[in-house]
Amino acid sequence: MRNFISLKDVENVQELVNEGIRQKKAPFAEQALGKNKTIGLIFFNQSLRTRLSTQKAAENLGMNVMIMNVGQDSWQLEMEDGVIMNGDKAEHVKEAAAVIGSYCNIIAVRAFAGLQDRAADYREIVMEKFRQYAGVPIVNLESATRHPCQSLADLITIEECKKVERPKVVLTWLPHFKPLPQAVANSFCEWVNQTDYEFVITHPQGYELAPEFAGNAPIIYDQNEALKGADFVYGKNWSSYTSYGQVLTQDPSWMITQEKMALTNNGLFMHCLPVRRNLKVTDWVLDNQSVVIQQAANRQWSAQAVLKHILKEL
Ligand SMILES: NCCC[C@H](NC(=O)CCC(=O)O)C(=O)O
Ligand SMILES: NC(=O)OP(=O)(O)O
Repeated sequence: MRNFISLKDVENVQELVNEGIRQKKAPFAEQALGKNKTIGLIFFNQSLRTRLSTQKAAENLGMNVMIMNVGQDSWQLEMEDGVIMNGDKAEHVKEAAAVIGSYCNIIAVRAFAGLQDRAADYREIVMEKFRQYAGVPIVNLESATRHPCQSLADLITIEECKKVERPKVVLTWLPHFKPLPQAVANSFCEWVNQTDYEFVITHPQGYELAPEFAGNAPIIYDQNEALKGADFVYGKNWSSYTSYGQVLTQDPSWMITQEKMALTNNGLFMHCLPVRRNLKVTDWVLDNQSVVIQQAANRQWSAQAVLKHILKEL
């Protein structure tokens, strides 16, 4: 594997899931693979899990790790070509990516959607500029439209927890007062659509995801109906794709509660975290019927599977 920017970079999803499960059983088995190799973790946005789990995964594989928060530790970066750089951005990504690439064997980048300009966000400008100018493999740590490291950890978690061969997985929109990106939901759809799970999406009208991500998964606008018989309830808030970046409703009746989980097949609640308790999901659900900590723990093994595949081809 050269890059891990989207699912398109992955030859075999099931093999990557299996690799993650193997890494979990023997985390230090391949320390020689990353010896004298350096990864740069470049953050345009905040993080807890992604930052720590990717560092841990790289160190387990014997790599050296450098971390930089763009705009706080470094200069702010200009992404547009041909502009007169007389504003607050002192450095162009052309130089920055090439320079970081000269210090690193792999660069991993987090850059969320701006949620102002849909066409710009869905062109994945930051990932594409790094891919173009860095000269080394790029790993996506959550971009404008995708979060593949998260989706891989989610599939590992479902494989570990499923009680039936073909579980029913429901992606449900949750209420939030802030406009959040579609990346986690998009990516989850994209990855689950590669499996043979029964997959259903539920959200209020106006929250339809981009068709290239939702695929052929049925959309059920009645959340209670969608939750019936679910083995996994994957909760996430996202802002509208069609009315781009807008919060169209904060309807609290979409929060996941004990009563809603009672509609499921003793289902497990999943969320990528961070999660706001009693806004998106109640304390009871998180404390009694969720696998959010296991999911976050599996971020180590999803990152380790990805880095191993890239290191093997350096
Ligand atoms: N990486 C996991 C999710 C990151 C981000 N969530 C957030 O920004 C939540 C912030 C808040 O709740 O204030 C998102 O939805 O894409
Ligand atoms: N799930 C996830 O990516 O968490 P962080 O935003 O804390 O990295």
